Amino acid sequence: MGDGNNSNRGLVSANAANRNNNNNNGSHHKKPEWLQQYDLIGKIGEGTYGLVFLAKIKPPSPSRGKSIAIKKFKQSKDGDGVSPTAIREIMLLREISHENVVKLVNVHINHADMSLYLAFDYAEHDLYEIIRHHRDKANHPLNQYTVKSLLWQLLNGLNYLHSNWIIHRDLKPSNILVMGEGEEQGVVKIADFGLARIYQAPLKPLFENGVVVTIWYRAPELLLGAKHYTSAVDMWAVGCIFAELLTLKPLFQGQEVKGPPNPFQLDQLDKIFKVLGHPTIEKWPTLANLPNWQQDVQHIQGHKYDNAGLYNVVHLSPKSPAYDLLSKMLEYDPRKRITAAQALEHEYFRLEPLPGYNALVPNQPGEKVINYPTRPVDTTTDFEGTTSLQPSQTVTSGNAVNMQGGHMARSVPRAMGVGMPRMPHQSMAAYNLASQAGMGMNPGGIPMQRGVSSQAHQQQQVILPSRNNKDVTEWFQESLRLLLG
Ligand SMILES: Nc1ncnc2c1ncn2[C@@H]1O[C@H](COP(=O)(O)OP(=O)(O)OP(=O)(O)O)[C@@H](O)[C@H]1O
Repeated sequence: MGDGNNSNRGLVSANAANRNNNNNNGSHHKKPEWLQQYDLIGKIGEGTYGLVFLAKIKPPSPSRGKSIAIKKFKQSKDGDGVSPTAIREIMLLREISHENVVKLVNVHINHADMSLYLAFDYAEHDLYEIIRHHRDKANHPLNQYTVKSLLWQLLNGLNYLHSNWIIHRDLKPSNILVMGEGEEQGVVKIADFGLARIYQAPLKPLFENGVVVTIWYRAPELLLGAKHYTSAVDMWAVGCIFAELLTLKPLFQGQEVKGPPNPFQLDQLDKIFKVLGHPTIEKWPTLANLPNWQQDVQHIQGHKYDNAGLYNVVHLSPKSPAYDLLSKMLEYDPRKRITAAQALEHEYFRLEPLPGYNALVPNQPGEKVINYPTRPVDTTTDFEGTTSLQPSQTVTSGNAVNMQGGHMARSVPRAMGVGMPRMPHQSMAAYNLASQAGMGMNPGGIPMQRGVSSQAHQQQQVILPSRNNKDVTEWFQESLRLLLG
């Protein structure tokens, strides 16, 4: 399948070239040299750690015209250049290579201010936007094939991460990307490893890290004050996302307590207990050891909940394989919660419709093709975050939007292609086995550990001696200088 943006490339390049010339002639800073290899299109998003931009690779690179998402990291608070968060992310990402995990294609550093830019493969869609489109625009649910394929690929990427001792810790629909037109159309890519840590790294509870993550996908053990993460926290999030794919509504939509970061989110727990019932010591023996279970006897232990029944909320028969899998992901006791490897083997994935490679093709021949919207691009913001590009320009990429009085307007949605072959379940299982058996090396040639997640969730117990963040920053900056010249 061809790249639908081919016909627009010349125009995009010309526009971007004009823009660069204009900026260079004007009062703006000189663009860093590494940026010359890209046409910067504009800003596509903003997260906790910085801004995300859309760019295209320029000739003479063999990848010319390819879309890239460049994540610019904010400076750390003490202004000492590349932040520890970025360092962790980059070290991790450089070793990761899997078809369901977003690929880091380049690392750039601005020597002037030591700011860091990571260039990832660009994905046109994410589950947040896909769900929103079905709920607010299309007014119909995702088809069963799409739900199953998205879930299978998400679990496949997660199994790879967990097998390599990586816990994502912030899985949510906007972090689960789906490729648009091209060879990988409809393929899931797990993104945003800003919060991920290698298992052996020293652990800090969420509140000590000062990190605020969306609470809707947060596992109950974390809400009750658990000090250690396990890969089971990601499986809880996958359960919440599975339910959201089925109903188009977040499953547990708690109100976050404002103020300093606080792991104890009573309203979120309340939302969970209302659907799943109250957790009990019989079913979850280590519950009694959790700090917030002990401390908040009145609210947490005292309140009686009428179990609404998960199957009612997600409209599934309690006997269906889909319900069985979902309830195993939403098991209270993290030690009993299903692992990604076990979930991939679940009966749900062996029944028709079988999961496939392109999750976005229609379920049945003749079924309506869904035009998912492309990402809006703010062409007024450049890498400095504030500098105005040419506001009147019209970027006619499939990814960009026309500027209309400074507001963003979505480009015309493109049709999803049909007819991408679906991967038969046997080949997926075979692929999966090969991947679990540790075939292949990551790009850096570093053999990675595999095959641990078919057992129970790993506890983070090994605490290795470590440099402090400042040391790591200095060491890493030095390494980057040597690496990047
Ligand atoms: N590789 C990519 N391709 C296309 N869009 C991306 C890519 N990576 C991130 N995005 C999009 O950019 C936006 C910001 O992403 P980012 O990961 O920085 O923050 P977030 O996930 O929205 O929030 P937070 O960082 O607070 O968890 C999101 O809409 C995300 O879907």
